[in-house]
Amino acid sequence: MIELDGLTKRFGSKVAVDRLSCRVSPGMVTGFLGPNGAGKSTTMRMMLDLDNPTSGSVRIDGKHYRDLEEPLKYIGALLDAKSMHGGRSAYNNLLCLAQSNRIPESRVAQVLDTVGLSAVARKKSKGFSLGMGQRLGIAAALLGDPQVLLFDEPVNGLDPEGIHWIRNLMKALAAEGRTIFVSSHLMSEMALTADHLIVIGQGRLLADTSMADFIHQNSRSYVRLRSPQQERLRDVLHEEGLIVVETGSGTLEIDGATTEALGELAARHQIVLHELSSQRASLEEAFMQMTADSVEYHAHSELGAAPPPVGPHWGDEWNRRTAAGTAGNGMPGVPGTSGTVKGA
Ligand SMILES: Nc1ncnc2c1ncn2[C@@H]1O[C@H](COP(=O)(O)OP(=O)(O)OP(=O)(O)O)[C@@H](O)[C@H]1O
Repeated sequence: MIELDGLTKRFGSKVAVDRLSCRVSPGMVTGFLGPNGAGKSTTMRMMLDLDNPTSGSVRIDGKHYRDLEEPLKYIGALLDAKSMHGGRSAYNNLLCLAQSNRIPESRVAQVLDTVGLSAVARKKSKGFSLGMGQRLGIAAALLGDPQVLLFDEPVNGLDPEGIHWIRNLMKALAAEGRTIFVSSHLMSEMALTADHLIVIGQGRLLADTSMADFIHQNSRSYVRLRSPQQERLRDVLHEEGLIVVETGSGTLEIDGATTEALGELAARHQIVLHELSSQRASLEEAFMQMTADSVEYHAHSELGAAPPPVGPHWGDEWNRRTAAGTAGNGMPGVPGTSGTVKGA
């Protein structure tokens, strides 16, 4: 269990982490999500006593890091996979760590086996690929057989096989009852790995919620209709008591009806349809909506610009609930971003 209580870090006038309070529970993977510069790495560094909090505290199983007698046996971390000594073999890198933490040498071969590096154990780590380097970093984190593990953006730059492996490893470690805390700036990645989500933006807590609740609240499904007789179609839909959202790009979006029912309704009224499709808003879009006000660096050129909003109202339910303070667990309000909903 990790407990953050009012955790704050300032670098001069910059508030990197702002009164963050939350718990990271054992037996599950908790995703730590936020856009670039949100304060994820700084938070993790404070968890490991690599940065001093300006105020507030972090406790690992009730203790401050500096009070843990043999910290590697409580908490392991993959922060920067390149922190290994390149001139040493994988085995010797881990052996040095083991010896300085009173961990038996037999554990070195075990963790190398767990991460699939036994065959290259005697090779110098400077020749390792990015994926092998990540595996070695994870072996180091596992060395003390800790109950708490932190992974900072572990899948960055990995190939699909490596990503798949890390996801499964984190899930397996959580299934053993360990506390797994993994940062990412990709919602789609977290949706595949995490059981629980902590979202931050500009150092502040935006959401603390189970993944299932986040998906339930944000993966809105709806039907998209396009017709050359749009006015007439809208009138018919209204007569049926359906809520219609006009997107501005000549399409209508309808919640709470199936493609079959809408197709038959249009046919009964002899309305021509050019599109009748079932849609689901992506979690990535919901995450971008939630953190839109706290993104530090916005692209301004056309090439690098953020994609246009896909609809006027995805994420509104999230923002409405957060503004009302009812979503998740102890979430502060997030400014609402409402779109125009015509004809609703
Ligand atoms: N040593 C430092 N000195 C000054 N500012 C810092 C320092 N470390 C971090 N910051 C600033 O604090 C903020 C949070 O940075 P941090 O690296 O924790 O964010 P992050 O969420 O991990 O970002 P990313 O996803 O890009 O790694 C950023 O604005 C960053 O520029």
